[in-house]
Amino acid sequence: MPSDASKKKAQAKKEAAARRHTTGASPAGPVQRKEVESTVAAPQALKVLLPACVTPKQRATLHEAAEALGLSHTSLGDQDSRRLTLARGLESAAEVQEAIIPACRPVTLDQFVQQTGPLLELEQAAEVGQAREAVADAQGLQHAQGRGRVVPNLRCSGLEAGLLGRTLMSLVSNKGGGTVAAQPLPPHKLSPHDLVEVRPSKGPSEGAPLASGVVYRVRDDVIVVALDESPDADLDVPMRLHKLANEVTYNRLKATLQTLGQASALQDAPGAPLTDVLFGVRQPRFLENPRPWKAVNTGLDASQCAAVSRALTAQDVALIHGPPGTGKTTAVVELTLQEVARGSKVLAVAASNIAVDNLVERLGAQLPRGQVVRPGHPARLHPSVLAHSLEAAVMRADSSSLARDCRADIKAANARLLKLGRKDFAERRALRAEVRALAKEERRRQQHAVGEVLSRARVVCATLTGVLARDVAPLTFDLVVVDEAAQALEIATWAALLKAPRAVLAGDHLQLPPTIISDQAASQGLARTLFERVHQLFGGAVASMLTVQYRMHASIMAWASEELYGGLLTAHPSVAARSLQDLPGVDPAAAASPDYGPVALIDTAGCDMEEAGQEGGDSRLNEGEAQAALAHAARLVALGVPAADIGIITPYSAQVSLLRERCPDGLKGLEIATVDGFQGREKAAVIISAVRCNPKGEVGFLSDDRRMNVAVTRAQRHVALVCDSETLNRHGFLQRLVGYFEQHGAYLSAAELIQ
Ligand SMILES: Nc1ncnc2c1ncn2[C@@H]1O[C@H](COP(=O)(O)OP(=O)(O)OP(=O)(O)O)[C@@H](O)[C@H]1O
Repeated sequence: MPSDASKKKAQAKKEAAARRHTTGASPAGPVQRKEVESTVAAPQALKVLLPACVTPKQRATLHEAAEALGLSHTSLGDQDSRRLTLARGLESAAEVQEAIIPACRPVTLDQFVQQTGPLLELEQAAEVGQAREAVADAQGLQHAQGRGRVVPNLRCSGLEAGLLGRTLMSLVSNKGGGTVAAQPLPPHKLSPHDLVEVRPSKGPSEGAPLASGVVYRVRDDVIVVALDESPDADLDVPMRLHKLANEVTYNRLKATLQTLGQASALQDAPGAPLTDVLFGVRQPRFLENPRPWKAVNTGLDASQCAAVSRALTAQDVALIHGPPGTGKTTAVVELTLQEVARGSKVLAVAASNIAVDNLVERLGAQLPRGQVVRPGHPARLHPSVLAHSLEAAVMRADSSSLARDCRADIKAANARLLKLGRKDFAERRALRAEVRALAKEERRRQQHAVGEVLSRARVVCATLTGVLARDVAPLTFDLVVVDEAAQALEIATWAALLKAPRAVLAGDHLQLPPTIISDQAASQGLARTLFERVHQLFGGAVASMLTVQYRMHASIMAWASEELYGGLLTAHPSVAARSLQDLPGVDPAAAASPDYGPVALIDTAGCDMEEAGQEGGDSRLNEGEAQAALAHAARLVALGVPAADIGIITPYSAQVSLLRERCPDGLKGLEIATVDGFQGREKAAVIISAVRCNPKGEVGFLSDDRRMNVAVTRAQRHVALVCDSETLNRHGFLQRLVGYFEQHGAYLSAAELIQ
């Protein structure tokens, strides 16, 4: 007989799955006021007949709204006879309609525009506030260092030319006055593509910096910055790096909001018809007689083929819902190739530069040179895709060689100018005029080359806000494909969507949404993505779910599948039984121990490993747990697993810093990151450090199931959860997670590891 506890668990699981999994629901449309109104019965004991198209998530919203109003609410029946019965304290049916129905009515375009403006302002203010902290005073500077926005005590270890003519500056730790080689950098939150300023360590935080540019590469011991201009100041001094707020992005988002809010501006946008569908005014349409197609990638699985087929027939919008490792990008690439073969011009976008480069790399391998073009600052591009960059393509173009002729003439004219005496007024004036005319002609020819390259391209790949850059802004497309759509602000997604009448969004709303700095903006809806909203609005009517995953051992996958994806995932046979034992160099006999099986729980309960608050910051850390996580990593390395194949991930940035500080030389190559920073990545072995351990059972943002979903599903062969089971067991979702690890893997006490 199942125990009460396990019955409760099973029930809770079912409810969670029903709340989250809507893909299998019958084709759902927006809940329309008329449909619901007409079925409202008598007051006092109201029965609302819900249309079959109402998704489980929408039903959950109705229940939440009723709860908030203090009404009792029961739902009975199923499919098209599902009734919501509301009782107690009702004055009239009209009151119920007014109170309840808006909760499930789709947001309108006007509402979206009105709500988003202030939220963007809040977010920008929060980011600028963080950047300003650094310039306020010494304490502010220290706080900014604590937040990782300022990296102190660096020195320039080299300047080199690269990246299509830019200067690359390498900055390393100046600890010990530069006498010690390869020191790890202090903890920071700088990553490639951030805008930065280089300042002398002792100088003010305002006024002209030594240099400014874009972070090009970040390693444990070096940050490389692509400078805007070659520095003329003395670089032989200790320096610090400041991360700047990126105003350009906000301006672009605001411009998009303005277009969406002005009927006259919107009507000129090719994507205008999409607004009706995506704000629930019109149902999405699909071609009834799809054209046959032959996959370029013959290894696509059935769910990928179905998703591509559906997207090819979408006349407005389709979603590709790709749980971890299910080949979302593989499907996006196939769809793009099919569309190009049909003559479409495609805009392929993603929220992050890394994801865009991934698309460029895969599409570039399939399409002839020049057909895939990637605009954007070369420092933001992966070296492997530089050949597809707009700058490189422009340099190859014919009009560019004409522009280069102008440049040579300008140089020659300038040289003549220098040789002229002071008194040769007339000749000097004439030469200056010649230089101006030549510069104008050079710009015209360069613009022409840019236009030529972009009009010849069949696929333009850019970041969401990159599509508003000067060169790309005037272009229009037949289709926009958005990868990582569940990690993008809705307004950023619209920047791209307005450029074509059809859109396909690929993502997974059950993994982490975009990072929002302002808690207020996040809680008021800025973190809600278009992907999630459309999934909720139309469910299976527009969404195709990919169901075969190619990353994890079946036991690692099974928890996420049951907990979040309605049990629909299967592990491809090539990965279903992958284990550490199969890795070259690993001792198979030792690795046969259950400690190194697909899942393991390392429990700190009873080990006196309480969490602590970060000094000068608001993050959390746990010394004992860090020690246990590193000890387990050392055991894996001793087994023969290369350190580079192991990742320790944790929700808290202070724990990341602590782990990096404590990481011994023997674990060089081991990656330590936040869960959020590791989304999209994978490792053979992953160790999760949960950090929270307190008598009150507070779990903070561990309770976000999407974060734990990302954490667990990064692992291919082995995942170890290091946590205090007592703290986590106070929270239903985390209790089920701990229970799963306990039931399906080895159980170790942290004390065993750090004796
Ligand atoms: N049909 C397939 N057959 C074999 N391998 C596949 C197939 N589809 C995807 N893969 C492999 O699965 C891995 C993940 O694919 P891809 O990068 O397309 O997934 P994703 O869903 O975008 O990933 P993520 O979960 O990181 O967002 C890749 O190594 C890819 O080669």
